[in-house]
Amino acid sequence: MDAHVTRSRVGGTTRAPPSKSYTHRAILAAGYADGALVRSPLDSADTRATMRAVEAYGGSVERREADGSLALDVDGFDGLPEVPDDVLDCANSGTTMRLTTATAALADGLTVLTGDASLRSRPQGPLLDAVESLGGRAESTRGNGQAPLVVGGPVVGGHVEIPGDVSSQFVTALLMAGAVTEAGIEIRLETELKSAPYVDITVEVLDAFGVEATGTDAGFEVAGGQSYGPAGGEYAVPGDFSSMSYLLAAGALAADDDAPVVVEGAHPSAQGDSAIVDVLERMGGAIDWDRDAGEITVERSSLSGVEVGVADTPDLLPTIAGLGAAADGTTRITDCEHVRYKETDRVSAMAEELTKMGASVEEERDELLVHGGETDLVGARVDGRADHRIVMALTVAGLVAEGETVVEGAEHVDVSFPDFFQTMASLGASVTTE
Ligand SMILES: O=C(O)C1=C[C@@H](OP(=O)(O)O)[C@@H](O)[C@H](O)C1
Ligand SMILES: C=C(OP(=O)(O)O)C(=O)O
Repeated sequence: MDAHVTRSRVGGTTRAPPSKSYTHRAILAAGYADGALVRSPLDSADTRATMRAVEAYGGSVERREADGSLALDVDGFDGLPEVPDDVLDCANSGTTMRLTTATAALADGLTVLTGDASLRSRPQGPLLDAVESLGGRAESTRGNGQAPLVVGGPVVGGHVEIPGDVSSQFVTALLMAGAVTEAGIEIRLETELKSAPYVDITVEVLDAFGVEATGTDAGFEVAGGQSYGPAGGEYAVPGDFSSMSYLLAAGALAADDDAPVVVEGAHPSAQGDSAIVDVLERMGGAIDWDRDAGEITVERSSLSGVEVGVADTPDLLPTIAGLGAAADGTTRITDCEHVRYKETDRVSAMAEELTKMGASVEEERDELLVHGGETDLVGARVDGRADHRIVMALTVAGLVAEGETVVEGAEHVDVSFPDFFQTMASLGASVTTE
């Protein structure tokens, strides 16, 4: 499916979708418990993969309505996952694969985990090594550290050493599973932790489910023998700042003079991607975040290039690169090597696709420079690389390009923001899909 975007003015009030990261964790935590009600979950292709995983391990997930909103009534497997009766397809979801690979290490048998072509090209090796060091079995069928995976246990816990600069999801996976092992898991990081705020999200969700995990001088640890159980038997998911970033960028670039963009559901949490507010402010954006109300208001303004490190906010790279292409001056995005291990290599994807739109970019291994303002962006046919974040960032860039921009692979927004195009159209964007 293609998205057709032309220069637009946007404005009005909308609501951020629920957080994908929090939703994954809440569903799996409920699975590790004897159950829980997950309120306002994100219902997307990625989170449905985690729902399937919890069911494959012996739980159940029923959709229901609670106070007018979707809720998931999860029956858990109480820390004792069954061996799935079929291959576990994690589709496009790296979070599902990493987190439930550790779940498989708790089961008394073997689980086969696979995913789509993109997910089968992403790194799993350090987590496989960690499971094996705990006494479990964890193999890549092709011997290349990538899925399909064969993983088995049960492990009782122990000490593991793991790199921190490939995926923080390896740490999240081990902490969540370690809580229900006999001995717990102690993690020593061999390299600096990238995407660190995502482990903060994990610790926050575990705390809400009555499980304690802590940072140490060397990494993280979680005691064993803990029981998951949320206060009141339920957990409410906050709004997603990674998804919000596209709406805020659209407002900063293209808000109508008479109608700013207002995004609701923006309550503070452990999400590192709330840094998009600071980035827009530093670029000269007119943005106000009422934290108490959970509302962010953004007006159109002239933006200037900025230097920003994305070590902790990898998912913001596409948004920031698109903003930089429309801003005056150079935007320098640093610490971005790990952003190459996502659904696609997002550093090269944004460099190449923005170049098609007339941007001037320079790509290094660990940084991306976008020289904006030299010429206006021009509409072009661009490849969304089957990556939801590339699709959404290029769509936003198309709002200020001369002529029509056609973004290929628009259907992939279903991974994290299924209503993205409807939301953009409701704000007045000239965008259609076919
Ligand atoms: O734990 C999570 O929910 C996520 C962690 C990040 O991945 P890495 O830790 O692999 O950088 C991020 O890119 C992804 O969108 C979601
Ligand atoms: C990389 C992402 O998610 P995952 O790692 O779960 O595929 C993402 O949402 O940008």
